Amino acid sequence: MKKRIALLPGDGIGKEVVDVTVEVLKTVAEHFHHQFQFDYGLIGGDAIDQKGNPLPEETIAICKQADAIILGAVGGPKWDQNPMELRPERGLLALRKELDLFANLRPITTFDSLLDSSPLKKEYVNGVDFVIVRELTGGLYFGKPSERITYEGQEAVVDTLLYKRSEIERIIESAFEIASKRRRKHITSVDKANVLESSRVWREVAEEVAKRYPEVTLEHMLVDNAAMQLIRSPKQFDVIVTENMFGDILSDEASMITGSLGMLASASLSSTGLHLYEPIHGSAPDIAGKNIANPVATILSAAMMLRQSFGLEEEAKAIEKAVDNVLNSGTRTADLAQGNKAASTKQMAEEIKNALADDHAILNIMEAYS
Ligand SMILES: NC(=O)C1=CN([C@@H]2O[C@H](COP(=O)(O)OP(=O)(O)OC[C@H]3O[C@@H](n4cnc5c(N)ncnc54)[C@H](O)[C@@H]3O)[C@@H](O)[C@H]2O)C=CC1
Ligand SMILES: CC(C)CC(=O)C(=O)O
Ligand SMILES: [Mg+2]
Repeated sequence: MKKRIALLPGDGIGKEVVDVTVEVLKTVAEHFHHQFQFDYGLIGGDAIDQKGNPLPEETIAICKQADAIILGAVGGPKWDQNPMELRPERGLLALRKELDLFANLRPITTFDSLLDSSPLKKEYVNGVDFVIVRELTGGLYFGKPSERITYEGQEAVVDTLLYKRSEIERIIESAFEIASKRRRKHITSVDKANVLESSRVWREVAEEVAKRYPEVTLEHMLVDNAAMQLIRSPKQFDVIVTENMFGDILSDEASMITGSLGMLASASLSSTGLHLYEPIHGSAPDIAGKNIANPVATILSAAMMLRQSFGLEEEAKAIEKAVDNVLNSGTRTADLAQGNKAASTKQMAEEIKNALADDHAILNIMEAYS
C-alpha cells in the first residue's frame, strides 16, 4: 500500500517523539511491504520563527495532499510573551479548525506491566478501558470575543463559549457510534449543566441522540464529579463525551491511570476523512532536547493512524503488541522508571522496532509452516 503521511513535529519534545515514530513506521513499511512517503511541515513556534505565522499556508497544503497527518506538539517558553495570535498553540487550533478535526478520541487503556506505575491503587486501574471523545473545534478555545475589555469602568476580560447545536449533535453522535460498537455500550456525557446554558443544551441533545441508539445507555455527570470519579473508580467508564476544554483537562488527568502523560495517544477525526494523529501531551519544555521523553503516546498514535485511516489492522496491532512486549521486558523511559535506570527516547523506540521485527519474523515462520 502507498500512503502519504504529513509530519508536523512542532516544538520541544514534539520533534523527538515524531522522529522516532517515523523510524517505527519505516520498520512497519519494510516488514509489511508498504510505501509510506513522509512530507514535513512547519507548525507552532518554529513556524513563527521561520515564516512569521504559526500555521503557514504551505503546511496546510502539505496536510491536504496527505492521506493522514501526525503531529508532535507545539509551544514553549520562547513564545510565551507573544501576542495571542502569534502563539504556537494558535497554529494547532487553526489547523484543527481548517481541517474540521472535530472529534478527538483519547483511549485510556492500562498496560498490565504498568499497573504499579499509576499513583492509583493497582486494583482500581487493572482493566481500565475507556475512551474520551473530546469535541475539538468549538467551545471556549474558539469563541469570539476573546479579549481584554473595559467593563463597568474597569479593566476586564472576556472569553466566549459558543457551540452551534449541530456541532454538539455531531460529536455526541460520534460518541454513540463508538459506544454502540463497544462491549459495554455505555456513555457518560460530562457537562456543567447546573450552571452553564451550553451544558443544558448539550444534555438536551444527548437525550435526543440517545433515542436513536436504544442499545446504548446514557448517563450525565457534572464535570467536577467526573474529575473525582476518574480517580475514585475509573473502571466505571466506557465512553466519555464532553466539550473541548473539559475533555482537554480530564484526559490529562486520566493519563495518570496508565502511569504517565507520555502514554496517551489520540486521533483527531475530521468530517472530510483526512485525520490527524497526536499524543495528548504538549511540548514539555522541561525535558526537551534531552532525549528522555516517552515516545509511546506518539508511536501508539501512529498505530491509530494505520488502523483508522489506512485500514491496516494487523500493522496497528503489531505496533501495539511491540509496545506491550517492550514494557513487559521492563524497559521504561524516565517518566515511568521510578528512579531505576531509564531508557532514552531513542532506545525505547529502537526496542519497539526490534520487537516489531522479531514478532514479524516469527509470524512469517509460522505462516511458512502452516
Ligand atoms: N497538543 C499540543 O501541542 C499541546 C501543547 N501544549 C503546550 O506545551 C507547552 C508545555 O505545556 P505543559 O503545561 O508543560 O504540558 P506538557 O504536556 O508539555 O507537559 C506536562 C508535564 O508532563 C511531562 N511530559 C509531557 N509529555 C511527556 C512525555 N512524552 N514523556 C515524559 N514526560 C512528559 C512534561 O515533562 C511536564 O512535566 C505549552 O506551551 C503548552 O501550551 C500543551 C498541551 C498540548
Ligand atoms: C493548544 C491546546 C489546546 C492543546 C492541548 O492542550 C490539547 O489539545 O490537549
Ligand atoms: Mg491538553
